[in-house]
Amino acid sequence: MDTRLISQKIAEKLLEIEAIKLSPDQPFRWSSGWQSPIYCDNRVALAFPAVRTLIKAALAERIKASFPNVEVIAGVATAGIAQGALVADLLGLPFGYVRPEPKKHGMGNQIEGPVPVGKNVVVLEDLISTGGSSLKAVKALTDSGANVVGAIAIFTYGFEVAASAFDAANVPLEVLSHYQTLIETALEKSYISKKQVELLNQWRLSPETWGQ
Ligand SMILES: O=P(O)(O)OC[C@H]1O[C@H](OP(=O)(O)OP(=O)(O)O)[C@H](O)[C@@H]1O
Ligand SMILES: O=C(O)c1cc(=O)[nH]c(=O)[nH]1
Repeated sequence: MDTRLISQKIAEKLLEIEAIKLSPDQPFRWSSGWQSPIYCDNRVALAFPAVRTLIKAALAERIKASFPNVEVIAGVATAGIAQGALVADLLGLPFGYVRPEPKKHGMGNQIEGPVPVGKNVVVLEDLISTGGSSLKAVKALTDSGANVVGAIAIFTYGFEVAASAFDAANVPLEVLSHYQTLIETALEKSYISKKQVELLNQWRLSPETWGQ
């Protein structure tokens, strides 16, 4: 399936399983601290075997095409753990995951699983907003001696700040579905109204200050 069709198909499925939430009156607080009228909860996909399989297969196919020298999949905790493990299993590759910070007890690990020193690693994340979480995982891996060849996510909001951050870190990013496709699909299939699209357009003009 070509990348545009995949983007549409995944947007359609995320809408169908109600992974996309709109709440302009009580905005969501994102990991970055930004307030947002929209939330994309890819974690919900795990509860739907057909959607989970579609995402897993699309991620695996894109990884093979874009990062053919991959040796290890590293999921970004927590939402990237289950998806990453499913993909690694399909590709027959080792899997580990990266916490936002080292664990405060036990082994004190930030990277769980054997540290992939000298290995070609693809970082797998469920979603990119600012890209901060993924790039933190990239840094932890790189600092530990891994060779991060790229990152992949199910969905991106397509913010310039994320694109610049991945460029600056010299990490190629692949994403299956995009905010723009999601909004077009949602409007076309009447999940959202034109008025809601206007509100979302307003939000996108300045997402870092919206709602303050
Ligand atoms: O691109 P960013 O601005 O970093 O935002 C995206 C991150 O935010 C969410 O995780 P969250 O921090 O909510 O944690 P979770 O995965 O443990 O649910 C999401 O799963 C990404 O990891
Ligand atoms: O940036 C975030 O924290 C975030 C946004 C979003 O839409 N979904 C999510 O899981 N996290």
